[in-house]
Amino acid sequence: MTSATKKFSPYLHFTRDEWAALRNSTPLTLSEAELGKLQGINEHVSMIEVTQIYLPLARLLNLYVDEVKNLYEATHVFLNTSARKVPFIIGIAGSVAVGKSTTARIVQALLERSSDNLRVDLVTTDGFLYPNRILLERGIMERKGFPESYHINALIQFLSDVKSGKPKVTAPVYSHLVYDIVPDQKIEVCQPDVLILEGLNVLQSPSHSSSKRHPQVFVSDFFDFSIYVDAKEDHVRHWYEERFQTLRVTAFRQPEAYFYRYSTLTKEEAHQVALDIWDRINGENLHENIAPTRNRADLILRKGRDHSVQSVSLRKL
Ligand SMILES: Nc1ncnc2c1ncn2[C@@H]1O[C@H](COP(=O)(O)OP(=O)(O)O)[C@@H](O)[C@H]1O
Ligand SMILES: CC(C)(COP(=O)(O)O)[C@@H](O)C(=O)NCCC(=O)O
Repeated sequence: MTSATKKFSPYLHFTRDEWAALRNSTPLTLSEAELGKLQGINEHVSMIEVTQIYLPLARLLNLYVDEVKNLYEATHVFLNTSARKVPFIIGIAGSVAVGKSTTARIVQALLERSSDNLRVDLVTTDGFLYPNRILLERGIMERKGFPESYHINALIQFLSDVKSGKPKVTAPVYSHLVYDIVPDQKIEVCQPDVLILEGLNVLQSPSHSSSKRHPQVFVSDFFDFSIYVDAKEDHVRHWYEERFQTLRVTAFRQPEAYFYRYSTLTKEEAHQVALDIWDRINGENLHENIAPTRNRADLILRKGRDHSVQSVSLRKL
């Protein structure tokens, strides 16, 4: 990045080492039990990564949670009204297979262990995909993850209910195993301190979307903080294939799996199928709808080939 580009960038840029140093000002340590819990999230996540990248991030988020709460209370003092408990909402965006859900679960675990003992709920936007029946009816079964595949008004209603301090709000549930919405199953969100909403398209606005069906309110309007998980497409495509190969010999073998037929593929056949799905669906969605939203995020984590974060950008206030 040239010095002129840096000067006018809306972001502060940190190398990995500069970012890691930001936690030095506040000593943060993890107990053995907490380390165990984090390893349970994803056995491949290294503890060096948690310490150097995610602990500074959790510290930043803790500070923001406190400040937003103070601001909210100040508004109620001004209005002479009583404040309801309203969750701080964090949006996590990025490509399929870039590591959104791993990032979300690490952030959740670290915030929960913070000195404030925060209660942190996690919701993924796949619950707001239309059921396969509707996707089939509309001829968009091959467009899962594209803007038109989501019941966006239901998602906005959900966020609006959460942000208005409703005591109990529910979200629908998607199963990757059956590749469809699970009827009658719901996640309950009961006024947590923090809600993390993770999904491909959470930062989309009309100018970023290929869809012509736009609501007037955007998902990101409800965020107090947003994170975009970024990596070169070559890496993400490779991670997508790696995950597909793992699923081929694990989850896809279950008879109820929608993709049971993939469990009988050879490794080489699976390689071709995964890359074909990537190129036709997830790669196209990344180019058209997801990558263009990157610069709307408050924080961008850039990951290298081995999943380690190489640099971080934080939006200047
Ligand atoms: N920080 C990380 N360290 C090691 N592996 C990771 C990390 N984040 C994600 N992965 C791996 O990359 C793949 C995609 O991650 P996942 O969190 O499921 O992505 P997404 O939710 O964006 O689809 C998974 O196989 C996961 O185990
Ligand atoms: C379910 C998804 C659309 C992700 O949804 P999200 O949680 O980001 O809203 C995606 O993982 C997916 O299944 N895409 C369809 C193509 C594929 O099978 O990879």
